[in-house]
Amino acid sequence: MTPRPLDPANLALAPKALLHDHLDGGLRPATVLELAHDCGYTELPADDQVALATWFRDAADSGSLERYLETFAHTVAVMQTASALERVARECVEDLAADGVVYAEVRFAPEQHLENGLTLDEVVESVLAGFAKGEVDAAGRGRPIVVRALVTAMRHAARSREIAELAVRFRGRGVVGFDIAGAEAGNPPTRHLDAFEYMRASNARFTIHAGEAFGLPSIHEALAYCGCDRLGHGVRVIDDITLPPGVTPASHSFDGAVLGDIAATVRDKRIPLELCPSSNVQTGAVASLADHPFNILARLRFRVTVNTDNRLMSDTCMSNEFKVLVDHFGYGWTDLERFTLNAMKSAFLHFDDRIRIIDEVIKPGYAVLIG
Ligand SMILES: O=c1[nH]cnc2c1ncn2[C@@H]1O[C@H](CO)[C@@H](O)[C@H]1O
Ligand SMILES: [Zn+2]
Repeated sequence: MTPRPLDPANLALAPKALLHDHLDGGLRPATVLELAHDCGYTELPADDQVALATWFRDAADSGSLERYLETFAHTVAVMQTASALERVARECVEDLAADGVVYAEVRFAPEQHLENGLTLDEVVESVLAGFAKGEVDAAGRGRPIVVRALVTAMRHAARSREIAELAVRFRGRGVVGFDIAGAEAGNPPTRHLDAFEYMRASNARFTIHAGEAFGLPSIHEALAYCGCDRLGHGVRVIDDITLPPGVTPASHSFDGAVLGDIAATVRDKRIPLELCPSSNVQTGAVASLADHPFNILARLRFRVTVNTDNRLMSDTCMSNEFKVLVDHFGYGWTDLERFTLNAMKSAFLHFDDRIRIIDEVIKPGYAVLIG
């Protein structure tokens, strides 16, 4: 029994579950160019695929969430029609499936796609139609995938209650939850308490971008006041952990670490952390991949999950995020399987659907790789 090598081909084969991926952060560069041409958008910063891909990555590599978010103006600009939204959604599913993702929750903010007169409902319907087509195509290619939507409200705006209602209205038709995103500083989660209370009262699930550009207070509000089911990033929870002397972010044991009340609550309640290593470096949430607290949190048995956030801006994919973690922290297949099971257990799908994917797809897939 020998494990398969941890090379890019096998990493792409490994079944992966993705909880945090933005639709408007994952377009193919060629599609951005074609859609811009079709809709007459002339502000793109480059006019060929390679230069455009490089521009997105470099511009997003800003060290600031606010500047990172400015790059979305170009993708959102070309996603203003039903056909553009459907195409982007279909291609997203194809790209994830080709990378071995077997379950994904992909999020987008409907309020950002109304410039040409679409309604909020039409935006969601278009994206769901694209996901459904993508699922059929992927299955036809022998790469079955289940994709569900999370509907996001922008945290600087004032439509979150309306967007939460939209999420609930589409429950059972492909939307499994709600989120808030955008610039974190100055827009704390409690600004949107009304939306979160509505979600809870509707027995509906939500995650909150918190603890990315802003630290512990944001995580505390998301958990204690808003009652989120998961934390989008949540990476700054590390600020509430006192590490034992002599360890590095790549150490194998953090025995003796002392958790403050917020970190302890996150761990005790098994709150899933949607960690996005490459994105966190680009926005300055962490200094470098080697310094990423992923390994500390994983070894301290937080419920860590691996995510892409924005595949276009980070020039990444799930197998690349796995590779980055393998390279820096020496993980093997059983670690990658554990992170995948963490994600699948934390999905907003119903329990029986989660168990089916775990038993029929994830466990058998890793059994082959582990050897
Ligand atoms: O890492 C992130 N943190 C906060 N907001 C983000 C991040 N990535 C994307 N968005 C924001 O979410 C919107 C809907 O998908 C995007 O347009 C972008 O503004
Ligand atoms: Zn995000």
